[in-house]
Amino acid sequence: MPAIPTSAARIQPNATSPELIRNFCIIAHIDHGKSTLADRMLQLTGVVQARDMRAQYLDRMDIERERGITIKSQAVRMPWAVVGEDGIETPHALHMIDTPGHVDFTYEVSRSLAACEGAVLLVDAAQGIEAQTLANLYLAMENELEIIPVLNKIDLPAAQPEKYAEEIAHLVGGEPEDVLKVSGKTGVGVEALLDRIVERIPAPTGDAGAPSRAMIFDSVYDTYRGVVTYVRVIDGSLNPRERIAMMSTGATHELLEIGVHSPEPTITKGLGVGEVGYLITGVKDVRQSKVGDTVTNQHKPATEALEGYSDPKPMVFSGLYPIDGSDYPALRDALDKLKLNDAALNYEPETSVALGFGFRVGFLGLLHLEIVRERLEREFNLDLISTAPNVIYDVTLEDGEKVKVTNPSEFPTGKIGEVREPVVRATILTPSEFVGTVMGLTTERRGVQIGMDYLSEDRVELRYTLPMAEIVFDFFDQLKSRTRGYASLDYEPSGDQTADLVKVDILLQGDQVDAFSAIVHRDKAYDYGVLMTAKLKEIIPRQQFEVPVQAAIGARVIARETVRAMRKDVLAKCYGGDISRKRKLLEKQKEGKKRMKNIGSVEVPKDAFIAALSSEPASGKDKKK
Ligand SMILES: Nc1nc2c(ncn2[C@@H]2O[C@H](COP(=O)(O)OP(=O)(O)OP(=O)(O)O)[C@@H](O)[C@H]2O)c(=O)[nH]1
Repeated sequence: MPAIPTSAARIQPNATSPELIRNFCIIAHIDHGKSTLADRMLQLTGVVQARDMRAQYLDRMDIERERGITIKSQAVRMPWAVVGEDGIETPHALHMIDTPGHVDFTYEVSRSLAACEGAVLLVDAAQGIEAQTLANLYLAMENELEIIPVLNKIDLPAAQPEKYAEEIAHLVGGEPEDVLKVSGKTGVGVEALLDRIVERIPAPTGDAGAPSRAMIFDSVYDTYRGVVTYVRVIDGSLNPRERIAMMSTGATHELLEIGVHSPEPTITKGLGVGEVGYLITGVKDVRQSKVGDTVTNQHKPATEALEGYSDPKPMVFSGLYPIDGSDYPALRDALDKLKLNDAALNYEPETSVALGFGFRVGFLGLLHLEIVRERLEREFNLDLISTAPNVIYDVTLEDGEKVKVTNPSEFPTGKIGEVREPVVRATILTPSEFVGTVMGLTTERRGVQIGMDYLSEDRVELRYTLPMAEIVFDFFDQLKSRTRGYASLDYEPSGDQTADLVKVDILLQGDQVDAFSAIVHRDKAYDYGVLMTAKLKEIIPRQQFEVPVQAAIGARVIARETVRAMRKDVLAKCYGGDISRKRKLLEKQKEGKKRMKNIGSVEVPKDAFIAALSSEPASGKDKKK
């Protein structure tokens, strides 16, 4: 994260009156160009000078910039003056909240939406509507936002603005001519879009005289400034040096700094109704500044808190272990710090025979997992290993006892009555020529089709229920490669279902290696066993004795490989010579091997486990999205 000055550079005048404020976000399918458009807006409104401009200005995390994706939402204030019919310029303050586009981060999108009155629905003019365009649009509609449909990338030769304007108009209502056409890259049409935002998006409303209430929609830990809390003021105002209270916990703090990002932090004399800005209270723990909480004045508190957001639920679990065991406390501290920034991150300590001390961490999805891991490694200098990810299972034993399983090692060994697995409702948009391909893939992944609609004559929307375990891993990759990149996917959790699942254990010389146990569908257990044993056979160094590598369901072995014993060449120094001496040496070696076999378990260097876990897991399901 780049250094941010501890105190902001400029002081802005007091709160802007609500009629002159517009709060909006940009929603789009991934890669349709949100960040690029945001960059152009920053430039056109003059808050970032051309010479200071860098691509994806708002994406502060290195990972975001490298991968070209937005993870954390950012709120930024931009001035924009519109000229009325009378020729008079009226300056407005636009607050733009950038939102992430990846399905893992839908949760962050919905929080951002709740802080806005309107949304720019951005669609790539060469791609048309995609699965997340729909998902985000529905979220915006649920939040009753004013939608401004916009086609982006009209500079591309492959752009088909007329065709897609019709598709969008059909979807959001209105006429195709109403769909604005812009290029975030060249800047064409962006001024008209800023004007349209002022014209169409309603100004925020709230009671300026009421006790203050502000919604926390994000909370970020900054090494230099402590916790920076992003708020949207609903009623009243927040002012420097006043004492504030968090309504859910009752905790009180002094407001040390209050301001807006424009896009660098800029101190203001306060925040009034409808304004979006940041607060600094000196707290060091984001949990004291909880997203969804309401901030009020300690001495003149509001009586009713604003409706908060529900906590995000982790969907995918994985064990994270430091490669160097002595880094365990550092890993714990690093997770604590990341948690400050990432409400969706959950973790608790766990130990593994193979990997030592570590944490079982819950994530929103695989991309979230990768990003957290990468941040831990990069920002905190940790070398980590993660175990194969799994979802949560609800297991009911025959005696009625219920167990929640987030780790294969917790899978009960007793008589199991029922196992329930989480399912998702998936929406796949594909050109019609790939419908058969998509159906093939979803069938392999135990999907059940629940609907199919033609959006236009060559684009189809398919809806499925799919086990989450089948979708969170390489489903997206498969979908993309089998449809030559044309299909798009969005999904949301949709309850659970019973499933015939079993735990497959991996045994080395009869001893279970916990890090490799997996919960898989019974039909796929054999494949998992064969792949995993074959892989371990390659990785485990030869020992003085033979090592069986087995995959087993309970006591039943379903696959086996053998790591052959090292055969020390005891005859190396016996050139020619006496045959009986050679035989004697070989006999002696045989005795030695027998003894070794009897000694304890196999010595496997940790590196081998690490290699086995970090290369593509045997299920082949650990690919990136
Ligand atoms: N030709 C052209 N390319 C564009 C335009 N806008 C964006 N791009 C390109 O499209 C790609 C994706 O743009 P981003 O702005 O990173 O997309 P995004 O929607 O912010 O992506 P996420 O933050 O990951 O959701 C980049 O390679 C951009 O350079 C445009 O108007 N014209």
